[in-house]
Order: sequence, then structure tokens, then C-alpha cells
Amino acid sequence: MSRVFVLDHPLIQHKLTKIRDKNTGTKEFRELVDEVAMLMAFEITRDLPLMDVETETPVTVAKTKELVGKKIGLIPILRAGLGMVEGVRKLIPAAKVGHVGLYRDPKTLKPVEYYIKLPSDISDRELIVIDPMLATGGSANDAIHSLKKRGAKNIKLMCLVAAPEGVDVIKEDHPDVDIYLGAIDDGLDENGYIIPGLGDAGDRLFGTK
Ligand SMILES: O=P(O)(O)OC[C@H]1O[C@H](OP(=O)(O)OP(=O)(O)O)[C@H](O)[C@@H]1O
Ligand SMILES: O=c1cc[nH]c(=O)[nH]1
Ligand SMILES: [Mg+2]
Repeated sequence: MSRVFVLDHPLIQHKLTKIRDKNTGTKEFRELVDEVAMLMAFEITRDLPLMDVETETPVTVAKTKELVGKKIGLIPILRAGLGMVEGVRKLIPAAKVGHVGLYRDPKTLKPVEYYIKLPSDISDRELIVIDPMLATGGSANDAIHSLKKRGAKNIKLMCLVAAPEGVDVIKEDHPDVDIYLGAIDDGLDENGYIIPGLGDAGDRLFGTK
């Protein structure tokens, strides 16, 4: 059963409010999404394993902790996922990055895959799928299926804003995938947009509307 975490850190929630605001322009929107992604990564990596090490300080030897060299892969879903990936990379600079290109057909709301390029060793990596929006869930669901088909075994999903419908789809199809969110909103409108949501994340990030 997927675990669903709504990351309620005050900085995440405050910045998310500004991201939602229709008066926030492209530059500030992009900066805020980057910052929130970094803060979310801080929470998502909370369970990374540590090992005991000894380090010589200028004074003496300290018994301390170091990350066990865990291999991580970040998988932004194009385009909007690009707005979050650099924020996460600031905290996990050694992570490899794979890209899944999907757009949602505006009529059917079904995802269409147009690109995929992944690190060769995804089956050995803990993967974090990144997309600001989880609406019907079709895009994230497809991306996760694509990754599993290519050998991925260990996947987390990270989104800024989700609709309950999208969360249910991932829980149903991928009970092994834990979901990390900034918020779960009320639902979807007739065009599949999240209510109240933040509008079209890709358009707001890249100024295409
Ligand atoms: O859960 P779903 O109903 O599938 O909707 C969510 C998807 O829609 C948006 O992408 P969009 O199709 O707008 O592509 P873009 O990122 O290129 O703008 C968003 O970034 C998600 O990938
Ligand atoms: O609300 C939504 C739904 C899908 N994609 C977006 O960018 N926003
Ligand atoms: Mg879009």
C-alpha cells in the first residue's frame, strides 16, 4: 500500500501559497518551485541510510555518520518536472537524471509519451519521479509503468499539488510507490485541471501562455 505524505513544513506551505497566486509571474514562479522542490527533497531523503564512521577533526577522532552510498535517480516528467529537478539536485548532486517526455492530450486527457532517456542502471537506483501536478494521475502512472517495464524496482513519486483522483490511481496501480506531496486539493474541473490548483504548471514555468 502506497504511503502518502503531505509535507506540511511551514516553508513549503508558505511558498506553495505564493506559487498558487495568479499574480505570481514566471520569474518568481520558477524560483519558488525550485525552492519548494529543494525543501521537499529534504523531507523525502529523511530515510536515507547512514553508517558509522570515524573522522579526524583538528582536535581528535569523532565517531560520526555518513550516508551509505545509495544510488539515486531523478526522473522529471517533461516539461513541468524540469522546474523541480534542479532544486532536488542541489541536495542530491550525485543523482543521475533520466527524462520521460509526456503530454496530456487536451481532449482525451490521456498521456502521450514522446521521449524517454534513462540512466542505464535504473534497476539499481532509488528513483524519484518528479512532476508538479498529479491531476487524473494518467501521466505519472504512465511514467511509472514505463520505468518498471525497463527494470525499475524502487520508485517514489514527488508532486507539488495533487487531486484525490490522481492519488487513488497511483495507489491502485502502484501500491509499492510512496507519494510525497505539497498538498491534496479538492478535485478536478471539466478540463482535468486541479481545483483550486495553480493552473497549468508548464505554461507558468516557461511563460508559454
Ligand atoms: O495527472 P494528469 O491528468 O496526467 O495531469 C498532469 C500532467 O499534466 C501536466 O503536463 P502537460 O500535459 O501540461 O505537459 P507539460 O508539462 O509539457 O506542460 C503536468 O505537468 C503533468 O505531467
Ligand atoms: O491542474 C493541472 C492539471 C494538469 N496539468 C497542470 O499543469 N495543471
Ligand atoms: Mg502543461
